[in-house]
Amino acid sequence: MTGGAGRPAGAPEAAELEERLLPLPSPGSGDADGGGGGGGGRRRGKWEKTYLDVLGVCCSAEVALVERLLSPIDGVRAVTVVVPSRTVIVEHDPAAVSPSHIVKALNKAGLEASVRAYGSSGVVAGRWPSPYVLASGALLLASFLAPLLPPLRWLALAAACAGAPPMLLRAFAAATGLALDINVLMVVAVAGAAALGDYAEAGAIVFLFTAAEWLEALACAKAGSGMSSLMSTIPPRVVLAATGEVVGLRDVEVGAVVAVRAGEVVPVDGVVVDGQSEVDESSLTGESFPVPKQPPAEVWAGTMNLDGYIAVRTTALAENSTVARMERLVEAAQNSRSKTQRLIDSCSKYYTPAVVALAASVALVPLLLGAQDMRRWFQLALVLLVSACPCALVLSTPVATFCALLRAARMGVLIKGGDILESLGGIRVAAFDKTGTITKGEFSIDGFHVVGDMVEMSQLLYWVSSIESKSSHPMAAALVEYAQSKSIQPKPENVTEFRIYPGEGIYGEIDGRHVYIGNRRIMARSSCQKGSRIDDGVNAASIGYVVGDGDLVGAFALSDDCRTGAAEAIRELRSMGIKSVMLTGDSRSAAMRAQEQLGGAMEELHSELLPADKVGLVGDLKARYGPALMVGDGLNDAPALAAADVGVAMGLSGSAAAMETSHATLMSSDILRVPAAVRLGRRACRTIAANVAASVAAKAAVAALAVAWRPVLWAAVLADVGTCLLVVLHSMTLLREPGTAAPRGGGKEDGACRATARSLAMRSQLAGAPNAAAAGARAPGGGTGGYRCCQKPASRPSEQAHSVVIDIPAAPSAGHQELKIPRAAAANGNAGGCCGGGGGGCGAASTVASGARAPRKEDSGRVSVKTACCGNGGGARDSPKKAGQGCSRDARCCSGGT
Ligand SMILES: Nc1ncnc2c1ncn2[C@@H]1O[C@H](COP(=O)(O)OP(=O)(O)OP(=O)(O)O)[C@@H](O)[C@H]1O
Ligand SMILES: [Zn+2]
Repeated sequence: MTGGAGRPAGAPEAAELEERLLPLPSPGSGDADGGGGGGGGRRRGKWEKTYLDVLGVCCSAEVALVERLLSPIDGVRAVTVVVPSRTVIVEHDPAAVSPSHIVKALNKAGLEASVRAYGSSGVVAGRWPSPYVLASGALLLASFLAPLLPPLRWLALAAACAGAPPMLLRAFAAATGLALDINVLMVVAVAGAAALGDYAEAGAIVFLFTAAEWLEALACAKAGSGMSSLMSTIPPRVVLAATGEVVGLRDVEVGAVVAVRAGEVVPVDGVVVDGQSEVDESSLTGESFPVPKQPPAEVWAGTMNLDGYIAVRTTALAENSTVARMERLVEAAQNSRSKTQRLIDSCSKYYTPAVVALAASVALVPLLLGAQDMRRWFQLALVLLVSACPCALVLSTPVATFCALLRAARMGVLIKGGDILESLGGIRVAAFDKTGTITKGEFSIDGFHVVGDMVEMSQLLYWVSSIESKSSHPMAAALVEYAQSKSIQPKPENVTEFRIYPGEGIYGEIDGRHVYIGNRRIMARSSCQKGSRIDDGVNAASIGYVVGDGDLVGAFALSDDCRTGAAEAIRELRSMGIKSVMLTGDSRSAAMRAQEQLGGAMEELHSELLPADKVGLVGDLKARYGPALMVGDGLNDAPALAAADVGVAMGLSGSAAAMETSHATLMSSDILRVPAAVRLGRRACRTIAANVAASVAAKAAVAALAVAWRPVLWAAVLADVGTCLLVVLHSMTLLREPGTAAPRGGGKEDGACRATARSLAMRSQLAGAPNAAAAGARAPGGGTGGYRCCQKPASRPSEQAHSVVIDIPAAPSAGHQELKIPRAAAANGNAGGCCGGGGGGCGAASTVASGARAPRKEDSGRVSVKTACCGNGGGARDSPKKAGQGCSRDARCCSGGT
């Protein structure tokens, strides 16, 4: 549906488009701050993008026309036509050609173009039909009185003439370029009908065609309005906090502090440095609850400051803000063509000429043979001609894709194109990274110990915190905070050398000492041979080691909790027949612990993986089950994300690289969007299939009617424009939430509980300090207490009297570990897992303890746990006695099953 200027009609692919679109600014005719003039001294050179609403773009036939009209103009570099939203994006040199010049060029061909105003929301189709449609309709209606007053039949011809001008203009423009588009076909049909004396038919064709076009434009406008609403709300000017000076958005440098008052849209990505407020982030995350913000919370351009003053220090240029990147990706996605679409487009290229040739022979061959009933043959030829437009078929895919992508973006899932959407619909297995995806990535320190007597605790903490300050791993933040809570200040400036070993840990040189921090693998790397055992009174999951100058000098234990909704997301996937698998770089025991919190929902666990192992396993999953989805958060997941059929990157604050390289991005940390996206993908595939079937059936029906009874021209036109309209309207049902899937057997309360839990989780996550949940910050009854619903009880496991043995191995384990969970343990987890999170109340702690030691390797094959925690009423339901232990209460809350 798109093409670059001077390119053959075959469109550029998504990647190329993206690249073309990337270095460019926001929508709206070029400049918000400079009026589109000269372009002197602009950072981005002379090229600018102008967005045009072009009502005359009906189907892909007009794409070529638009390109032919614009590409010869001097100063136009690229033309992109987004058919579903009737948008034309022109990249041009404003000094050489102005937007109004471009509009004129399009309007000469009757395409009804206008420049989209900065801040408007896409195609503005008139609420009322154009005068042409009205006049044509009125005249046609009057002509129906012809049986009473025969001269009135001429009014039908007048109706055809009255409605024809826009159609004629476009047909002329197309014909001069030797293109056969719908306008040309309709004009020939109208002329033919008039020549045969079928004035009523001629009038009906014109009226039906123009009226349907108007209706379609209305529908498209509704669909398209969501797309540009993302970016266009960002104000073109901002106020500098220090001076009160008003400057253009694009002149705001990184590090500048801008003032955002209540009711204003945050103009830039940045960090709150002053004030506090609640911010509505629904435009980005799809979560429609206000998020409290105070220093040093992150805020994003395009979100709405609801009720207070905040000063924001910019962390990215306006054109690199998350929302700008997101917009470019959405735009590129809409232009990328899916496999189905490419197939349809290439078929339709032959369809039109073939049918026109057939129509010509139906008219000419009988004429040459001197057939009797020539009128009937001519009528048949005209019916064929009208049917030669594959309009509905061509629209069947892109409009559905467009609506589905839009729906996804609104719920906070950025999907990069129709192909990805179709792949999502076919997913059979989902692989999840653990840290930061299944879990929150907010570690708390359960124990920190000096090993041996070579260093003191304060020195160990100083080493660890200073080196970890340079790492962005979630564990690093927790360790730094822990040291600070013990009054040790990290001094990253003393770290002279720093290295990251993916999947292992980090290395740093500090005060002349060589220090390695990480898991068991890092010990091998540091050639530390020492093995010992440490008893610890905690329910630890991840164990870390510190090696200084070749000696093991410290060990620590950290734990991390599952995200709200993680268990439910996995159960939802299972209910759709999709298997879930955990792929983690973390230890076996950490994987086990997460599995227990999930109530044994994962079918397979793979731990201690290096990034390359994850890639291999994704390939393996694909081979075993079929199309695979991979959900991950960080940079080290990027190869696995790329290897999956659909790679989903987590999180708004996730790395820009992950967002740009993944196939889809979750803009919020709500993991329930994963099954929602898969469901949307499936719905989109069904919608497309239905659209294709309907448009093919309509053509077949008309042909059958013509052959079996008689050629009815208006019926053919109605079938053509009617199915076009039908396809558009049907596709638009994708914009709605499907029958808002009620929680299984649960009813409203569960849904409400879940929603509150999720929103509270999000709040604390987005609002609080980056590592609010880490050491010490977990005030009972505070932020975390609020969403206890599917989470662990507020009391720390360390307060319980279960003992865990930390194994300090003599040698690192080779290769990755596939956990074979004993069924007993899995079942045990069901009783307590999700709601208890290892809390003693549900009797899961003992499982954790054994898990942490080293799960017994039993004969069970790959784990496939049938009953899920608070899910299908597993443990909680069939043991009412547990209610007294505070387990099933929580369980009922998040289940829906009890
Ligand atoms: N900065 C660090 N400090 C301490 N240990 C680290 C650090 N970075 C990595 N490690 C160790 O290496 C292991 C693997 O890290 P990696 O980033 O591959 O996976 P992960 O983030 O723990 O888990 P997942 O793969 O589920 O995201 C961690 O579990 C941790 O033990
Ligand atoms: Zn058409």
